[in-house]
Amino acid sequence: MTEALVELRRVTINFDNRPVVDQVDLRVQRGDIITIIGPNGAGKTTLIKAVLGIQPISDGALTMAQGLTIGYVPQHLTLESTLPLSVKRFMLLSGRSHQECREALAKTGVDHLLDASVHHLSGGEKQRLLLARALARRPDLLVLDEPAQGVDINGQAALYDLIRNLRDDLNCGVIMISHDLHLVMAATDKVICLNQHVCCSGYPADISHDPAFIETFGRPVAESLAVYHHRHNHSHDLHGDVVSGDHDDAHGECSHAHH
Ligand SMILES: Nc1ncnc2c1ncn2[C@@H]1O[C@H](COP(=O)(O)OP(=O)(O)OP(=O)(O)O)[C@@H](O)[C@H]1O
Repeated sequence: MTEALVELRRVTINFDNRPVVDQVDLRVQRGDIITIIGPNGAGKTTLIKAVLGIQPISDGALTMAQGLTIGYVPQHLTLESTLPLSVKRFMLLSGRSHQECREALAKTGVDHLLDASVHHLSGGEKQRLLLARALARRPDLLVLDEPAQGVDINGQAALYDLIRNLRDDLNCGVIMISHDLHLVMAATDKVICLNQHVCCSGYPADISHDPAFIETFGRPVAESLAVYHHRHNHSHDLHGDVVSGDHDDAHGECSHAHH
């Protein structure tokens, strides 16, 4: 089996003797794009912090590949607004060379903003800048905490495309948190639905039918997500079991509604 970049085995993290992350298994390899979804307070950020090595674990085991370089993209860029700071200066603060910084900015499509003030960037430009800073480290693993926050819907789709391209380019692994279920379902490889423990995990097409997913997010959400994966020739009942055998149409798309 390919070596894991990071592997968690039955990891538990307690706060005040309460498990916030409960016996979670997770394995990220090169080429993976894994998205963690789950309700507020489900333990997503805590889990990501454990992967980053900044959150001690209470139980279980966490192993990282030797010499692993992680690029981290936080939710927001928080900077002292009175401090004048250009994009170039911000990038150079990462300690990488001018050339590496320029290349990283070009990869995320914001190299034309080199001399702009970081305070004047739009939400989408800021996210691309943060991504560029993470890339400048040439990471083996990219960790993103809600990368599409504050980005409009077209910008979000473009950002997910970019993340996929960067994964191909760098041959890195990607693990991210997202609240945008529609985008996740349309654009991610593998999803982990977390609610302290792993409720369900797998490919988007499969987990939107998983009873644990339906219980966590509700039937209307699950139904609205099924629209992205109309390649089934069957329906599921409440328990996720197959209940009918409708046939595909000429395009291989399904010919029924999901209930
Ligand atoms: N350092 C801490 N000490 C005590 N409790 C904490 C600490 N950090 C997080 N928690 C609690 O752990 C739980 C999970 O928090 P976490 O931030 O991991 O959730 P999340 O899934 O990322 O939520 P959201 O979607 O709202 O960002 C919450 O109840 C939170 O209050």
